[in-house]
Amino acid sequence: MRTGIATVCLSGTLKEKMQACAIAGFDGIEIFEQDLVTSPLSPGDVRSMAADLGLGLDLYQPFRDFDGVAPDLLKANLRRAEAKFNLMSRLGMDTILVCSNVATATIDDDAVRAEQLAQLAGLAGDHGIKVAYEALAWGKHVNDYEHAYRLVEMVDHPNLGTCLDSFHILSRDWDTAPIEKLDPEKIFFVQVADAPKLTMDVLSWSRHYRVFPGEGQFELAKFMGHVVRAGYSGPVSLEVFNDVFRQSDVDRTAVDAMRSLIWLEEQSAKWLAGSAEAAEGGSAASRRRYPMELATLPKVSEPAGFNFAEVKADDTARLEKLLGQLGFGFEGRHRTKDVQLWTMGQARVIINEQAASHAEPSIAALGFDVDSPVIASARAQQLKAPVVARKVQADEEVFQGISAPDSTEIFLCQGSPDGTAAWTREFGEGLEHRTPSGGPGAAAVIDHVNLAQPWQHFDEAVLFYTSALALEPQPFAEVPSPSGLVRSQVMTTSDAAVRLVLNLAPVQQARSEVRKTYQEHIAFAVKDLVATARAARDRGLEFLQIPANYYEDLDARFDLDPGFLATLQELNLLYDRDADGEFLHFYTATVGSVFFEMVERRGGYDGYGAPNAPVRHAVQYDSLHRT
Ligand SMILES: O=C(O)c1ccc(O)c(O)c1
Ligand SMILES: [Mg+2]
Repeated sequence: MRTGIATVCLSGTLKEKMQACAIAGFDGIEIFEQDLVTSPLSPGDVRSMAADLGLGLDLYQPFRDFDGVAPDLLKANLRRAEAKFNLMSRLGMDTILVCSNVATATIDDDAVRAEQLAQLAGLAGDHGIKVAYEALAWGKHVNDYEHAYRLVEMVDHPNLGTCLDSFHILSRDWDTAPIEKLDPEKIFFVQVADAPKLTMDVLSWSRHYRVFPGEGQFELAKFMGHVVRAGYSGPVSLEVFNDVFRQSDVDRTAVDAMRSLIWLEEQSAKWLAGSAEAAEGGSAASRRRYPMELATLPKVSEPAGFNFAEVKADDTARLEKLLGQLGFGFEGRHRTKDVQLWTMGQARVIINEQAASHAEPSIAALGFDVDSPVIASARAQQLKAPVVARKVQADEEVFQGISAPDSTEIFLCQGSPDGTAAWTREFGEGLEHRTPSGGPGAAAVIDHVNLAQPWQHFDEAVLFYTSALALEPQPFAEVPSPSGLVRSQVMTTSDAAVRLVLNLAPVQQARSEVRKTYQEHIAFAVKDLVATARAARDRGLEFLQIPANYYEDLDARFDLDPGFLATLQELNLLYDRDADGEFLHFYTATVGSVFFEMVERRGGYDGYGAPNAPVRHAVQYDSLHRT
C-alpha cells in the first residue's frame, strides 16, 4: 500500500511538515495549497526537497468551486485552473483534487456539470495533469461519491477520475459496497480519515474533528476492503483536519499518523480475509490477489490480564504505608534493583525507588500478560512504539517494554494459567509459587487502571492501545469535575480481564502538570469490600471522605436498606447498581498523583461507578485546594 498524508494534518511550516513526513516513513504527501502559498520555498525548492527526502508529491489540493457555474465564471475558473496546472508542472506534480462546488454553482444539471468538467479534463490533458473530482459531503449539488463518479463516467476522459474520501462517504452514511463496482482506472486518489460519531453539521465536523484511522468510530477497514476489491492500487492518504493535531508536535503527529495507516492496512487485510471466508468459505478465497498489496503485522491476541502495576517515587514511605493499610503484604526487595514487591491475592504492585529526587509518586509502568512477549513487542515496534530499555542481569526475566504516548512504560509479560509470575522469584526464592494467604484480599486482582492523558496525546493514546495492545475502545463518557469536563475513554479486552481507563484532563499542558492537579489510580477488585474496608480502617487507612449529601441522594435513587446505607456511609463507600448487578467501591487519599481504589463487583456489573465519579473529582479537588 502506498502511504500518504496531506500537509493540512500537521503543524509547522511546509518544510517542517515535509521533514516530519519523511522521518515517519510516508511514501508521499498531498500539498495543501495554503501550505505552498504561505511558504518562502519556490516550487522548484519544494520539488527538490521532496526528491531529497524521498517523498512523492502525490496530490495538489484543493481546487474549489469549479463546476455548475454560469459561463463567465467558467471562463475565469478555467483560467484559474490553467495557472495551477502550470504551477504543478514546476512542482513536478501530476494530480490535482477538484472538490464539488459548495458556493458558486448556479446550475443544477448533470449535463452542464459534465460538459464543464470535460473542458477542465481537456485542459488538464494538454498539461499532462490528472483531475481527481471529489464529492464534498456538503457540496451544493454533488455530495455523494456515486454522483461524482457518474459525472466522471459521463465525461469519460482519461484525465478525469474521482477521489474517494472516507470522511465524506461515511459521515453521510453512504453505502460503501458500490465502491467495488467502480472502474479502478477512474479512481485517481483515495483519502482516509476517521471521526468520532457526532451530531453536528457535517462541515464543522469535517474541519475540526477528523482523526486518524483507529481514533474514531468509522468502519474504515470495510471502506478500504471495498477500495481494494475495486482493484485500486494508488496512494492511500490521510486527510485529517483536526484542531489538536494542527497545534501539536509535528514529528510526533506524523508518527501517530503513520501508525494509523500501518494499522489500517492490517485491519483491511483482515476484513478482506474475513468477508471472503464468509462469502465463499475455505482458503481459496483468502488467497485471492488484488493489485494493492496489504502488509500484515505480527499477530497478537488481546492480553489475558494485568501482570503488575508499578508506582515510582523518590520517597516511598507514604506509598508503603497506604498499601500496607489496604492489606497488601510486602514480599521483598529485588535482588539487584531498588524496587519492592507488594502483593494482595494476585494483584502485584511494584514500588520503584529509582525516581529522580523529589519526584512525587506516580504510575510509571504497567505489565500485561500476553501469549508471546516477543511477538507482541515485534508488533508494537512495527507500529512505531518506542522501546523501553531496562537493565537486566544474567538470570533475570527479560521484559519487553514499550513506551505509551503518555510515557507510561508498558511491559509485555509471559502470562501463566495460574496467574503467578516467574519474575517474582527475583524478589525472594519460592515467591513465584506461593499461593495467596487468606483474608478478605485473598482473591484480589487488579480490576482497572486509570491514566491521565495530556490533551494533545489523547487520540494518539487510543490508537496506541488499540493497535499495539489489541484493546477495544468503548463508547466514551464525559464526567463533570470542578476543573472542567473530564473525557473518559474505557479500553478493554473482550472478556474485560484488562480494563484501562484513559482520562482526558482539562486545561493542563504537560503530563507533569496534569499530574499535579489530576490524579491517576489503580483499582483492585476484592470479594468482600465491606470486610476489606473495615480491616483497612482498623489499620488506620485514610479514606477519601464522601459528603453526606451523596448518601442522601443514593437513598433517594436506590431505596437502600437503612442498615446497608449506614454501613456505606460509615466506611465512605460508594455504590452503584444497574440491571446487571451492583458495584461497591472506595478510594484512598492521594499521594503525589496516585491513589488507589478498592472495588467489589456483584453479579454482572461491568461499569466503573460512573455516577460516582463527579463526587470523587469534587472531593479530590477540594482536598487539593484546601490550604
Ligand atoms: O474542507 C474542505 O474544504 C476540504 C477540502 C479538500 C478535501 O479533500 C476535503 O475532504 C475537504
Ligand atoms: Mg478530501
